[in-house]
Amino acid sequence: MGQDAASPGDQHDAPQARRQADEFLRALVKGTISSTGGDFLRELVKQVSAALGIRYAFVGFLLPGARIRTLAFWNGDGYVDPMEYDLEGTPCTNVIAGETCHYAQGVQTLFPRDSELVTLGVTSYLAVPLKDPRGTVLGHLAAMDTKPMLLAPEEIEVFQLFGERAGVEIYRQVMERSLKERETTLRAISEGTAPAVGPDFFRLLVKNLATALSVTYAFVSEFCVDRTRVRTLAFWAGDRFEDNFDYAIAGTPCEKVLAGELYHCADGVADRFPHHKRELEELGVRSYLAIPVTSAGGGVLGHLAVMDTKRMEFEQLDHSVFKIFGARAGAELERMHMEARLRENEERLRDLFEEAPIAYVHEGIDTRFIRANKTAMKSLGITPDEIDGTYGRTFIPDTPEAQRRLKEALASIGKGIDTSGVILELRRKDNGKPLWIKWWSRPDPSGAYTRTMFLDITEQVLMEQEKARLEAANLYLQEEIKTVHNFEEIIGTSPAIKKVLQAVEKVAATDATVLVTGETGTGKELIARAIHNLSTRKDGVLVKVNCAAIPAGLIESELFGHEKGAFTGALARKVGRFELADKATIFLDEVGEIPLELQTKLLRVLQEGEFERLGSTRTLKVNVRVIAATNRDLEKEVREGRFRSDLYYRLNVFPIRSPALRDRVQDIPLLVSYFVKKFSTAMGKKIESVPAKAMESLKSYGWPGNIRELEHVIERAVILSQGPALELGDWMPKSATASGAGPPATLEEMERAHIIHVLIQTNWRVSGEKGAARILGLNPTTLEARMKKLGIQRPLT
Ligand SMILES: Nc1ncnc2c1ncn2[C@@H]1O[C@H](COP(=O)(O)OP(=O)(O)OP(=O)(O)O)[C@@H](O)[C@H]1O
Repeated sequence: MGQDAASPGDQHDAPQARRQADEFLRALVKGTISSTGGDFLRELVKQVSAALGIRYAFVGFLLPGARIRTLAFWNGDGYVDPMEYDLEGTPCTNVIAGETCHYAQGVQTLFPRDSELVTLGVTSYLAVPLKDPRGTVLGHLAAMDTKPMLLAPEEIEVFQLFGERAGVEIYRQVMERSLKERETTLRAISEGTAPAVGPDFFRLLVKNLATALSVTYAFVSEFCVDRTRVRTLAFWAGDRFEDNFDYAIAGTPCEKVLAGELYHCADGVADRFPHHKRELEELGVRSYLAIPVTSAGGGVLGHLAVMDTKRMEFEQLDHSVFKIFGARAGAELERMHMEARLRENEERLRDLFEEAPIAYVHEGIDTRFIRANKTAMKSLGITPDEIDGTYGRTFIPDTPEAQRRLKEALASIGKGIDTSGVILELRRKDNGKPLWIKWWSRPDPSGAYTRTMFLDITEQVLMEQEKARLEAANLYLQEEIKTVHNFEEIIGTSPAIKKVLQAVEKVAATDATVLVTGETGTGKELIARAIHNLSTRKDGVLVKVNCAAIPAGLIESELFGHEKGAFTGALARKVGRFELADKATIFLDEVGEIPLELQTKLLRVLQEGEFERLGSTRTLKVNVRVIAATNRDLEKEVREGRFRSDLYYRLNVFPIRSPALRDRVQDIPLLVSYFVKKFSTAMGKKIESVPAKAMESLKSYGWPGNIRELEHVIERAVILSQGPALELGDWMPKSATASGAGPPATLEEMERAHIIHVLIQTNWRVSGEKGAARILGLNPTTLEARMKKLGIQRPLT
């Protein structure tokens, strides 16, 4: 009980007081029973005035800033409009502090600063605080009179009772209003921010929050990486957005919030944070309220804050609104982070996909390309524009082997099997060049496409093929080495051979096809080798094919090679002679023997340098110089339809005729001594001379087998010779008549050949019944004279 300026204690008549109090109570109950809310308060003040017989009664409501607003005011005649006043200096101050105050009289003296008391002519005062259920003072119920107010304690108790009742009523009204306000605020903010995401959401959030809560500043922040700073996501400054900025949180009001607590400072915030006083004052900030913005897991991500240039009561800004929007901001921030991470991941994946050194392709089930990375495009020879509309299967060439592999591979995808490193042969799109890949493919879990990955192993395969080619070349050379070769020079000084040598020199440097014709054993191969050795290809192999020596059915595979399984008996891939001779020279001996059906293929190699292996459709390209040789009359062959004319003309670009030995008799001595030396050295014999007679018979012989025959004759002679002089032995009879390989050049030659032929038949007997002279119809002396003239001598045996 407050000060009682005039305690009625001594005159207290208890039964009388009780009665009066009962009456007072009854009057109040009766007067207010049917009213609630604002009406209740109005009725109450009226009834208080009437029942106590006093002039004034009112209900005051405590406002922020220690002010009171009257909610109902009775002045004895009627109600006064609501008004506000400062508590300070008034008798209400102590009531608001929680006490019941009764000043029976002299109240103006007690509260001299309260001029209103004077204006109203108030002498006495009675008031009780009005409290909410938690005991917080919401306002007061006061009674004032212009005369002393003598009341018994019982009457004051009744007054207090109604004070409690009024407190409940006010509390209910306050709650109702704040609920309504909260709802409006919530709706305003949530409606204002609903359609937005990302940075727009934060901008709308702070703007709407500031508007709904009637504060100047609102902002939302997130931690910078090191968590000692935050960066604003949106900052509303009363009438505009400020650019986002970051700041160190140490020593700021935000520090507490970012540690995870709600922080509220109703006033004087600048003084509490001396390090930031200036900035806060510059903004005119007096009050501050903020909550942490948290993730779903509870981690602090940043904060949501409002600041005002006036005092900001806690109740005014129902912090549950704040919490809701803090949570919403947290969710949005997390969503943004997630989105950023996803984007980053996607970018990283895309980069990985795009830049990976391994080729990646996504294909539809029908092999239509969906995506392909750079490596894939490079290997396949396609550009980014070509991805769409390209089908994977079109890269596979139409060879049985490649198609079989593809079929197997595709079947495995259909079954959902992860193919592991199938090797496929493809063709590049841009230049049709072969491409070998090691291929992995698996269906995407969605089943909509397959994810294919491949390694370009073309280089490896080409290297392996080259290795195989080189191995084959080696093998060939080893075989060649086994067969004795004449790498010797071409012996001869005759005009005929000189002509040949000139031609060889002339044509060697070019890549022209050369056709060497001539009888057997005239040195056609030697000419071919000479051309090769003088050419720029001399470091490569001269690959020889004797077309007459290979069964017709095998010539194709021998020349062009064959694929695995191309025909029965061919187990592995065979590298053909043309491949072996790539960048070098091929010598097609006895080219006239090539079957007609193969001549077309040969013509194509000559013209384009292209061919296919037997059993393959893949075109191989080679750079081969062709030297062909024949002892046949190819023109005749063409005429008789056994040789294609186009091939003949193509081969006959540069013909060289290898002269028959009998057409260069003057070379015989040179050749003889060359062979004598060669064989005697080889046999460890010392043969120093060739008797003139022997030489004469060699010179007079027709040499149907040409130099090869001469070589054999000399070899045999060297074997037979006992002493230092070459002994020819008995060689003529068998071959003297065999000079029909080509027509003798002169009559003299023919005469000599014929005489020798007959002499061999008569075993060199000239005269007599069985003598040669008789057969020839000549006188023996005439014959002897002719023989001497023609240099015919009986060979030594
Ligand atoms: N001018 C020459 N000088 C030295 N030796 C030669 C000469 N011409 C050919 N020979 C030798 O004669 C032999 C036969 O020569 P080659 O094999 O070149 O003849 P060819 O015309 O190719 O025979 P064919 O038509 O039977 O294949 C070889 O041992 C070769 O060394």
